Parts: sequence; structure tokens; C-alpha cells
Amino acid sequence: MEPGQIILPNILVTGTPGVGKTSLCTLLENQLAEEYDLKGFQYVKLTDLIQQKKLYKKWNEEFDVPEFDEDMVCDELEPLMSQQGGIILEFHSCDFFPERWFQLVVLLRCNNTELFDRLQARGYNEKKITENIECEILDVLKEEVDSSYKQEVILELQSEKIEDMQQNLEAIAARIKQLVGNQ
Ligand SMILES: Nc1ncnc2c1ncn2[C@@H]1O[C@H](COP(=O)(O)OP(=O)(O)OP(=O)(O)O)[C@@H](O)[C@H]1O
Repeated sequence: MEPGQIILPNILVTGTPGVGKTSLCTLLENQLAEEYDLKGFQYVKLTDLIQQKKLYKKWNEEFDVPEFDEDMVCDELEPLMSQQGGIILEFHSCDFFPERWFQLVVLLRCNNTELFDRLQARGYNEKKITENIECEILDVLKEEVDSSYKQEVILELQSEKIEDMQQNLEAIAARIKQLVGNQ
């Protein structure tokens, strides 16, 4: 690293499946540099990386998804997370990552009616829809985030309407500027 070089924060974007993580991360990846002059961020969609790098030992036949292996995932991500900064990591779980990896943890929330419609539009079966809706209603991800990270790094945002996306982008950009400015 060059002397005086600004270290970008690593950002975790998490929440129940369907809350809008990919949509927000894509927006962040495209707009942080362009609209807010925050260059150097890299979006990593962990579900894709798990498949590409085969970071699993078992396959869940019922839901036709890999059962990721926490140690394999952490070993794969460690060099990326601990060296360079500016990683936007998207995943639907968060309690097994080292806390030190993230300077900002974004938790997206969505009401159950809207979430139901989104999951149904994806063609998920009833069981998968119910499990995900229950996960959101029962605050499963919120509790996971709260028990894994300090309150000052957590940013909980609504992701229900299209307008929320721009507002969330603005809130995250403002938080990044604060973090970068404090160096
Ligand atoms: N703020 C929003 N307002 C309205 N619709 C949204 C919003 N955010 C996302 N969506 C829509 O909701 C659906 C699910 O979004 P997305 O795929 O981004 O969710 P996700 O949290 O990444 O899901 P998964 O964890 O399964 O990958 C998409 O059809 C997307 O267009």
C-alpha cells in the first residue's frame, strides 16, 4: 500500500433471500464511482463464488442448492477481505465471517406481502416461500447481524419500493464518505 493511500471499507450486504441484495449491490457497483466519486469498490456475490469455487461438501437435494462450508468460504475470502479493502460482499448469512472483515454491515428488510410476491414471481415452491417469509418475520437475519457486529457498523435499510433503492445508495455512500473521511 502507498503511504497516504485511503483504505476503502469492506461492506457486507445481507438479508433474507429476495429482499433486494443483488439489486442494491449492482447499483452500488455501478453508481458509487460514477455518482459519488467513490472508486475502487468490487462486488462479490458469494453464492456465485461458492458454486464457481465449489466451496461446499454437500448438495441440498430438496432446495437444489449447495450447502456451503463455512471454513472453505472463509479460507477463500480471507486474502481478499484482509488485504485490499473496498469489497462489497453479498450473502444471506453473516454470523460465521470474522467480525474484523467489515467496517459497514448493511441489513436489508422487506415486509412480508412484498417479499411473498417477489418469491412467488421467482417460481419458488410453497415450502421455500414460507421458510423465507418466516425468516424475515422472525428477524432471523436481524438477530444474526446484531449478535455478530457492533451497532455502530450496522445500517438497517428498508428495501420495499423502487425509490428505496436510490435512498439506500445515498445512505451507504454517505456512510462510506464518513468512514473514509475519518482516516
Ligand atoms: N427496493 C426494491 N423495490 C422493489 N423491488 C425490488 C427492490 N429491490 C429488489 N427488488 C426486486 O425484488 C426481487 C428480488 O431482488 P434481488 O434478487 O435483488 O434479491 P436478493 O436479496 O439478492 O435475493 P437472493 O438472496 O435470493 O439472491 C427482484 O425482482 C428485484 O427486482
